[in-house]
Amino acid sequence: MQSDLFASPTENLLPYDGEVFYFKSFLPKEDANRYLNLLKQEIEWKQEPIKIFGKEVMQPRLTALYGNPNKVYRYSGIEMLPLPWNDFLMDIKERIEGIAQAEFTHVLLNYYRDGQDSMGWHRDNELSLGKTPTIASVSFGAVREFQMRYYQDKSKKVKLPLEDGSLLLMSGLSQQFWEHQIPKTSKSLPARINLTFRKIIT
Ligand SMILES: O=C(O)CCC(=O)C(=O)O
Ligand SMILES: [Fe+2]
Repeated sequence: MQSDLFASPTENLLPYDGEVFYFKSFLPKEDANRYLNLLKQEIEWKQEPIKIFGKEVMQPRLTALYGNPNKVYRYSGIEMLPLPWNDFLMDIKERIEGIAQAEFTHVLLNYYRDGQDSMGWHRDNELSLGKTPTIASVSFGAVREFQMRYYQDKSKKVKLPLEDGSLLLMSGLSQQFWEHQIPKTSKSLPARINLTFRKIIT
């Protein structure tokens, strides 16, 4: 992992079975603010239903998918066809590909309108991402706690706040062995937007 160019040199946050690196100040504040406004205004946000144990429920957040055309992405029982890349998403993607030393085909966007919006425990282990996907997660706006727990012993946890303009890189075995979530909070918080860049290989 190349980290010498960045303000916060990074160490693996996972004790075993996977890699997670955190770059607290990945984007300068002005850039992060500019992107947050563009994301709020230019993205086609939707609230989509998902299937949980065969039952359709609304996701507690807004979502969107952008990426290379003509590839359906299956995610939590729903199929999404990506919208085409726009200029600023392409911009962010290229900034991340440099540091991640990886290439991405899609970005999944999540809009947490306030502290009540959330994402439950899951792994990003769809077959279409391969066995050891590199997933790059950039955060904008409100700071929310990101929690990870070991799949086979859910008492083993790693937590960290994801800050405005930060980058979290998950790679190696992390999606096989660790789940993650963004829990609800009763704190009154403004909006947070998170982008996870992925590479669909099949
Ligand atoms: O909002 C976040 O930080 C997490 C998003 C996430 O886990 C996902 O999109 O799969
Ligand atoms: Fe995820």
